[in-house]
Amino acid sequence: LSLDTVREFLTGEEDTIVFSLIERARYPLNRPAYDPAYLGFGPRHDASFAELFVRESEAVQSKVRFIHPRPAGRYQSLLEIPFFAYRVPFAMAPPFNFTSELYPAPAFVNVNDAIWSTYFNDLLPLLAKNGSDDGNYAVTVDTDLACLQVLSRRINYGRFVAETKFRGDQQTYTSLIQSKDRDALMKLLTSEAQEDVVKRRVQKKAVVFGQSITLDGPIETDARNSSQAKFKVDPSVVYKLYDQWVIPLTKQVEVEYLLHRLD
Ligand SMILES: C=C(O[C@@H]1C=C(C(=O)O)C=C[C@H]1O)C(=O)O
Repeated sequence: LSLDTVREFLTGEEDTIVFSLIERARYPLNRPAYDPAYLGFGPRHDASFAELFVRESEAVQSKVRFIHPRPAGRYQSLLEIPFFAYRVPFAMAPPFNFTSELYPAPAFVNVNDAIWSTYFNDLLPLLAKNGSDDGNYAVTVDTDLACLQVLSRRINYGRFVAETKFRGDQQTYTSLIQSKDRDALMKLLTSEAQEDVVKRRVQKKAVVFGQSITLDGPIETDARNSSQAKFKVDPSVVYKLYDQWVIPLTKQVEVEYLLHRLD
């Protein structure tokens, strides 16, 4: 682990995030998929179609270990943390590739609950075409699952970022951890210059990846043709996603991890 390899990983995740958002943006909002009342199994049934879909998908993805002699379930990897851990019996067992990269006590620190509510309440309304419903709920929610999984992986990777930064300056971090000084920890792990690079780069990726391609090349945004000229996902929404949610939540993971780094 070095700051360079950590940043390289986060840069790669940007591509997956932008492509996942582009996929979700192809579908209408399909609101009933997110409304627990839609399934209508009675008053005690309070899960939406989307929640059931994610829960069952995670259960299947964790089960690969049962059909292969070597453990290979999705959550054997420390990079992957399920949203519904209680449905994933082996998630918290020592993973296949449990290495010394993370300190054991805070190895499973995560903000999946916050990612879940932010995604559905804040991001999805900005992303999906409003007002229509094509009934294609499984296909639509499958693209939500892809967004949720990569956002979770990127944001909870803050554990690895924090471990790297801790090792880089053990003395200063140790004294701030001992005095439980959240604000000072937050300040120390923040690099505003780096955040600025990240935000401007993802916005640019949304511009480049979100163009329509023809045999003559990409159709560019063009004032003469403004009704047609648009990107598959709004670059300013991607900037905002990182500015308001992805980076702050990553740093929240970093602080939580550090607070338990000496346990
Ligand atoms: C990930 C890092 O740590 C912090 C979090 C960042 C992020 O989530 O992109 C960027 C800069 C830092 O404030 C880093 O320094 O690269």
